[in-house]
Amino acid sequence: MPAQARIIDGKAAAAELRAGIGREVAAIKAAKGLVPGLHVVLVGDDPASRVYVASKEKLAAEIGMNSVAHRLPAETTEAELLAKIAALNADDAVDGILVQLPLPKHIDTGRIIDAIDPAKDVDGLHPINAGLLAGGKNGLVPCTPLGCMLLLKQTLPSLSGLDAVVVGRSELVGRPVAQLLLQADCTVTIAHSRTRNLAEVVRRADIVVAAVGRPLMIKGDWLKPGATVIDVGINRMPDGKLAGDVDFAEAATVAGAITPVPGGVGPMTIACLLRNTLTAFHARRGK
Ligand SMILES: NC(=O)C1=CN([C@@H]2O[C@H](COP(=O)(O)OP(=O)(O)OC[C@H]3O[C@@H](n4cnc5c(N)ncnc54)[C@H](OP(=O)(O)O)[C@@H]3O)[C@@H](O)[C@H]2O)C=CC1
Ligand SMILES: Nc1nc(=O)c2c([nH]1)NC[C@@H]1CN(c3ccc(C(=O)N[C@@H](CCC(=O)O)C(=O)O)cc3)C=[N+]21
Repeated sequence: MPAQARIIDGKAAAAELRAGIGREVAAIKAAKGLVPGLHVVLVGDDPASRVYVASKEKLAAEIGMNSVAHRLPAETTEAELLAKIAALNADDAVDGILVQLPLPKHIDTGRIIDAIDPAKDVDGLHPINAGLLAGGKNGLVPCTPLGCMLLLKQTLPSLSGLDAVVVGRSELVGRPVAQLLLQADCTVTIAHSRTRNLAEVVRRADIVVAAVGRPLMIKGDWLKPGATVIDVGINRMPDGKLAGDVDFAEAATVAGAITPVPGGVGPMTIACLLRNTLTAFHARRGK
């Protein structure tokens, strides 16, 4: 029998994180009579996005947050969406604003993100927050990268000095997770579609973070034995099941620890969104 990696249980870690946030929300309510508010804006009817938004709404409500989904039609203009964001920026009861991506093609995503009050940007995508992160002075940190780091910290005794390879360089995942690994004193390599000899690069890593969007791309023999593997990829397979960017069956025989898909990074992303909403609440009106 080949060695089996330890499975990193993101579902359990996320439930624990949410329970702690729930206790804090209850304490705030009791002490101040205030309820942190998370507002998610969904434009159009992408079925995957609809599922995520419903899940965010349900989990936020479960821990006692005020959670509001703003569902706008696919024909919403950029000006209308900017007006919606301006209204949420101006509303003191709104602590967190998340605009679900991707947006319809006629809307310029950058202009929308730029319009969100950085203090309410619970996705951590505004240039102010991205810039703070790049400078090592964190504002609001993107949820998925935050979730990856929490899973790594619960898995490894120390990250300092470890070789980390991030596959993917998106603004939402790859870049910010690389910044956080650097802050944790890893030696960080960021690989992408132009990287040569990707398998060899990945084989050097003590920590692999896969954020590509290509099902089962990273094979078992690409991994250093004992490596810790964080699989961010969420890919819908023809049979309807979800698969990560890592070939889990192969990787589990080589890795020391690995996140499953589903049940790994995904649930942590939503828990970290709730955590960021609480962070934004404290910074804005928790004093
Ligand atoms: N679990 C969660 O909570 C979340 C999961 N996801 C999932 O994570 C995955 C990545 O998402 P996201 O970062 O937004 O995706 P993007 O499509 O924005 O970025 C993908 C990155 O992968 C790189 N890439 C593409 N093909 C290859 C290749 N053959 N070899 C090496 N690198 C490659 C691209 O390189 P280049 O820059 O050169 O084009 C790019 O940097 C998706 O499956 C997505 O669904 C996303 C957000 C949250
Ligand atoms: N502005 C913005 N911010 C995001 O953070 C954002 C976004 N837009 N657009 C889409 C991606 C994707 N994303 C996921 C969140 C949770 C799960 C999740 O909970 N997944 C479960 C499975 C869910 C299922 O079964 O379908 C799991 O992995 O166990 C997945 C994916 C956030 N994203």
